[in-house]
Amino acid sequence: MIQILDDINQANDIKKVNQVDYKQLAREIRRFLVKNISKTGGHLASNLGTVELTMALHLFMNFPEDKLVWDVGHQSYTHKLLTGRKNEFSTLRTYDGLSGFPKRKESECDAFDTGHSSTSISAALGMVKARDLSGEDYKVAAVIGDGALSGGMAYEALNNAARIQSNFMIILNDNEMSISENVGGMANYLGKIRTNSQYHNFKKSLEQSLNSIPGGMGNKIMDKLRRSKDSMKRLVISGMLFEDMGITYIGPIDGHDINQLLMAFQSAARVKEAVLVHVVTKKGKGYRPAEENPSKYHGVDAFNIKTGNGVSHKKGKSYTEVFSETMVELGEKDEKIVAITAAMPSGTGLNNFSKHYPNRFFDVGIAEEHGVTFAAGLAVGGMKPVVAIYSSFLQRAYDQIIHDVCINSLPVIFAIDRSGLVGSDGETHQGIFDITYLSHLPSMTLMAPKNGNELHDMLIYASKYEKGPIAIRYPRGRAYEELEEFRTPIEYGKSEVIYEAPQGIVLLAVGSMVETAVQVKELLDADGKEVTLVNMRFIAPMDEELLHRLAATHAIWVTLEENVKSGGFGEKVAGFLVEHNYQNITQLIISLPDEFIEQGDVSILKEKNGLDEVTVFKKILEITKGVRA
Ligand SMILES: Cc1ncc(C[n+]2csc(CCOP(=O)(O)OP(=O)(O)O)c2C)c(N)n1
Ligand SMILES: CC(=O)[C@@H](O)[C@H](O)COP(=O)(O)O
Ligand SMILES: [Mg+2]
Repeated sequence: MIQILDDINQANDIKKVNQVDYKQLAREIRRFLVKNISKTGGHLASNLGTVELTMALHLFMNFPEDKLVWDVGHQSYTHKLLTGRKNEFSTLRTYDGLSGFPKRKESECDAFDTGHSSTSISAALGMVKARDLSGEDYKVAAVIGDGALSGGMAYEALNNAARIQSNFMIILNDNEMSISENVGGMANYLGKIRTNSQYHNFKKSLEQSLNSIPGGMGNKIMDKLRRSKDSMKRLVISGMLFEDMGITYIGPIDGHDINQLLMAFQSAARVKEAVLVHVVTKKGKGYRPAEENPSKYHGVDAFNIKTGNGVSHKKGKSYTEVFSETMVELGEKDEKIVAITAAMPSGTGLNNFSKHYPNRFFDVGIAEEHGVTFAAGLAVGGMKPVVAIYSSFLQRAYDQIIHDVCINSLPVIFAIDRSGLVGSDGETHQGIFDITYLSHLPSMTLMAPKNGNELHDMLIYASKYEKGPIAIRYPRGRAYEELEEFRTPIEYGKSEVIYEAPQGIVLLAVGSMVETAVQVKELLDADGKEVTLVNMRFIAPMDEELLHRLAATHAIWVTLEENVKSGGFGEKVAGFLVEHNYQNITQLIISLPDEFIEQGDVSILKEKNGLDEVTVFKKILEITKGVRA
């Protein structure tokens, strides 16, 4: 069989492909994606759904001159394939390998780095303005999914885009899915447009009749209709919500028909304003398991192509599973408990809660800012809201946390999953700033569990705490199962001393770093050092009483956290030592550097950034030289 994909080695090579071969190329791309992602893992379903859409965009646009912005960016694999990165797919999402998201440093064909949702229209609109101000004429397009269109920024951008008077293409890739089912009013509205078949038939026959008028008259009539203000327009044009805002709507278009897509793009390019092309695609297209269960195949680890099953063996319970089970328990005990997710019911583990207590579960869409303020309102109304949001996605709700939750001193519980290093999603998804952005907020309590049991106990504790907001940060993946014998009741602001030596080195560890600290202690023990190990439990407020006590006995303090250094736990402890004039104490801060941390296996990233037990041990030995511990 002829491999057309073999001849695609750099940007714009697709333009050499014969039109009759488009379908074959789409098949080859899908086969390539399934084969590679089955080995590396990655965002399978979204990429399978956008093969023809990406091909059509590459036939229509020129790279790198034209600017294409992918929302979230998890669907950009075909774009990578068509821009000379085919041979790097075996390294997808690994350390130093091909990123799973667009990256400007990876290719000049990637116009904008993404990873978080709903930014594409704003960024692309900025590029449109820059183009116009510089007197240039390249094309600019944003591709945004129906899920990403539930995010507030997308509406802010549409509102702004409605005023422009030059061409700006917004491609709405509507596959009726976010990671889970897409929810909310806009999803309903898009559904109505998609299913209004009577209207589509009428529109199609009208367009055909107009097209048959010679001399381009039909186009002119269609344009007139589009611009008319009377009710005739409502009969002919769908997407009136966009049209009424001042954004031209074209669609719905079959997103798997390249010719239809090309015709739509050509029409869109003639419009001298923002134009939204509504494209309908099937998430997971071409791989049956993914078509049948797009949610499961949204993001996958390596899997067996024949069975669709994952190939790696599950290693114990994850923190997410502990959270998920505890939420069901809490929901049963207390009917004031309500749960909020921003489009991540399965990722956060709240899908369990949603099945047990559907009336007390809220998926607000990809709307973290709204989700937090909505929780504040629920708390004012006497509910006990648990907001489950990944650490890096919660970054965008910083002001809502301050203005709506903290200043109002409301008892909102934040369950912050994916805190610390997450691995293969890389820079945009590492949860390495939350200690920094939460621990200094007045009225905010911040905790981190050492193991699964402690996460359970912290959630129960938080559900009874009524004085203000309380956040619990916990990492992606397997919950630490050791230290089960240490299960003293949670007491506000109190740490847990796991081993206490009369003097020497003290390891003050936060959350996931307790596991590392245990390993470091073993190495130090073997080296004959005296070591105290503290599970901090509370980052804010810190257990100052304990710190004062330890200051009297321990000369070397080592703080360990999976957060950047600036504004982190180590700096808080350093501030404590300075404030109380403990000049004889030497402190070593083990934290991540103040940098964006790239993708890769978490154990590799820990090693590269000095968070592994051997490096920590060596650093401690280094500072103990010359210090009487
Ligand atoms: C701010 C933010 N919140 C949550 C996510 C997690 N997330 C990644 S993709 C996705 C669904 C996006 O749906 P859609 O835009 O329709 O794309 P599709 O996966 O259907 O192709 C979500 C919720 C994110 N990337 N950014
Ligand atoms: C693209 C995106 O933001 C999500 O799909 C993310 O990759 C999910 O991460 P987890 O695998 O940690 O749930
Ligand atoms: Mg979608």
